[in-house]
Amino acid sequence: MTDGTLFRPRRSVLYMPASNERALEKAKTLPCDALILDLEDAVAPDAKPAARDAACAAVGSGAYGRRELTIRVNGAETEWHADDLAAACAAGPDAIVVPKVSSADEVRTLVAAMAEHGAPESTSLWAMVETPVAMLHAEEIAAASDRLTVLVMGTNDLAKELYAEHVPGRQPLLTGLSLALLAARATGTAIVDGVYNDVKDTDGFLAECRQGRQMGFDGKTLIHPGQVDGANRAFAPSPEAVEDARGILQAWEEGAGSGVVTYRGRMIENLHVESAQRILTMHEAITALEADQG
Ligand SMILES: CC(C)(COP(=O)(O)OP(=O)(O)OC[C@H]1O[C@@H](n2cnc3c(N)ncnc32)[C@H](O)[C@@H]1OP(=O)(O)O)[C@@H](O)C(=O)NCCC(=O)NCCSC(=O)C[C@H](O)C(=O)O
Ligand SMILES: [Mg+2]
Repeated sequence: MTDGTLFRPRRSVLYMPASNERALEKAKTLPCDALILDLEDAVAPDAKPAARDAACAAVGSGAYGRRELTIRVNGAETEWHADDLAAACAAGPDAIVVPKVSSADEVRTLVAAMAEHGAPESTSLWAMVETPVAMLHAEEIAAASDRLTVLVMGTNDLAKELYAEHVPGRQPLLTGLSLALLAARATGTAIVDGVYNDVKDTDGFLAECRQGRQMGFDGKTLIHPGQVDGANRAFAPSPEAVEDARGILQAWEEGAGSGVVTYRGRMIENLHVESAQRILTMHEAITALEADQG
């Protein structure tokens, strides 16, 4: 038996401008695993103070049920950052998302500021990695603090900084995506993929979800409610994968003591058993989360 409570699904992580009242309301009913209440790119400069208040009120409302609730503050180089961070720490969301983190020192500074502002221990730091410098320092960023629990890919900013084009298959971004993934897995940090900008292009979106899942991402950041179901399906183990995992564990138990068994004609060693256990842990955590649709 595996323990699904140790695994937090982050298949679908939906951004919304914290200035958008309808979106804040709608999010209470959406089956996404996590929400990012945005104060950064999606909010116009003159709307930022009101968006900050709305995000903090949303966190305090307790109206978002099982969804992991986070606030994305403006970047450290901006005039809004200090006020955003202080307000977010006081509100105590599940995490504070910080854009354009490019070094381990920045992570340590943010963690110290969170402690100074009295952020509850339950509030983690999610670092957005979205610059060439961040890709080249991804491992030290991810390892800089235990409070940093998730790396968030910022593929729009990364493409902009690289002078790259958005193309199907994302070939120009693959080196950066892979470096960030290596850093996440090497340090035991979760990692979610970047957004797909064309909210009307379902086929393109689903193809990018499949690519992200195949590469190893835990989930995808989203910008529209219409993207939630596709991401939830893509980043969950399929029924076939769950059945296969159960079969592998059973074959392993039946062959107790031998270092290698076969299942459906395939060689099964300890490493396959660990992967099967991981799939079942994910499946149980998702089942538990979906049973609690609040
Ligand atoms: C992209 C949008 C501007 C489209 O908005 P709209 O035209 O209003 O969409 P719809 O009419 O289809 O909306 C239908 C209903 O759904 C609600 N809605 C829309 N989007 C969201 C959302 N993100 N979360 C929750 N609810 C949402 C609408 O209010 C409608 O509700 P109702 O009328 O009651 O039925 C819009 O989707 C949007 O603003 N998306 C989020 C944009 C955003 O947050 N961008 C910043 C994050 S992405 C980023 O920064 C990337 C990163 O940094 C990088 O570098 O890559
Ligand atoms: Mg960005």
